Amino acid sequence: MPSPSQTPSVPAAAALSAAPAASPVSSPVSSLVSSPLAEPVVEVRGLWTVFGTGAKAFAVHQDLDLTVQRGEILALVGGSGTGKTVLLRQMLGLAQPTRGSVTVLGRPAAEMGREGAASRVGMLFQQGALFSAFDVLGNVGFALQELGTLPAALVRDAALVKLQMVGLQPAHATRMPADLSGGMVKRVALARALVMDPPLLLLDEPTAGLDPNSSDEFCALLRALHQSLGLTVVMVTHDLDTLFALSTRVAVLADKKVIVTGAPREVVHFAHPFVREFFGGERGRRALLALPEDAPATPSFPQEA
Ligand SMILES: Nc1ncnc2c1ncn2[C@@H]1O[C@H](COP(=O)(O)OP(=O)(O)OP(=O)(O)O)[C@@H](O)[C@H]1O
Repeated sequence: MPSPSQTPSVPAAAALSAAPAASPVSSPVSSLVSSPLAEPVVEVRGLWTVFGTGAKAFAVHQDLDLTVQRGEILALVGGSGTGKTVLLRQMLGLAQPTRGSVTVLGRPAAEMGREGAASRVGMLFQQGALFSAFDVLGNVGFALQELGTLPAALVRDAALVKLQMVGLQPAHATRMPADLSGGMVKRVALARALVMDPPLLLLDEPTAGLDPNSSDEFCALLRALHQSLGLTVVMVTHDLDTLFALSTRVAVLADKKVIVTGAPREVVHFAHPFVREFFGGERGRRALLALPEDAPATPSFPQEA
């Protein structure tokens, strides 16, 4: 039984059939889009995602638009079941849009194939999702190993470089996932996501399950890698400290679409019940106070049809 937030205002199948046959390429929501330097890495246009069939069909996304520009750290926030993880999976090419398009670096994400995906998009899954039967090095080098074109020694060296990049020692290489702390699992999973040097990194709840110190350390690592590797990052998070520590822009998912995007300190003032609830508590106010004064402050709202 879907929760109220998943229940479409009209039956999903009927709504979908009433949608324009060719998804219109409406103006992206991004506030950076007018800049001549802006370069879209992810473009989501007229996205519909419908699960189930017949009377049980329900829409998670209805005509959703989103643009992520090169170099951004975009935080995707929304209530439970609003389709944030599904959207990340669509950017990774693991899930297909029902209608509309999700393109990454100009190509439909669903057509990237496994190797193409790994070299274009790295994904840090919520619980790390390490292969329990492989040691740390086996996990980090997995995508390179799968290519089947590189000598084992080269795969090993590349994996060791990535381990060092995330602050782990060569001595950790032979440990099994079950013997790692939560913070180390995240670091290994991050090294694995970056092993093919993808320009786009997707993070699903990157600091979930970490204690405050480990969470701060992991945020600092992500910030440093974002800068040194020139990454574009899309991050789903419920954690306000992580959101304010990392994001350069926030996109809010509600009512089955992106209702607002903009700088964190501006989006918090957007008039919508979810935004009020999410940012309005004591933690939200505290995290906001910790924001540097020069944090960007230009919100952008979806354009009227
Ligand atoms: N393969 C699938 N088949 C059917 N329903 C699915 C499938 N994948 C996701 N859903 C449904 O789509 C909705 C959105 O799921 P999703 O995991 O993206 O939500 P979310 O916004 O990430 O939620 P949370 O914040 O709780 O993690 C949920 O109702 C989920 O049950």
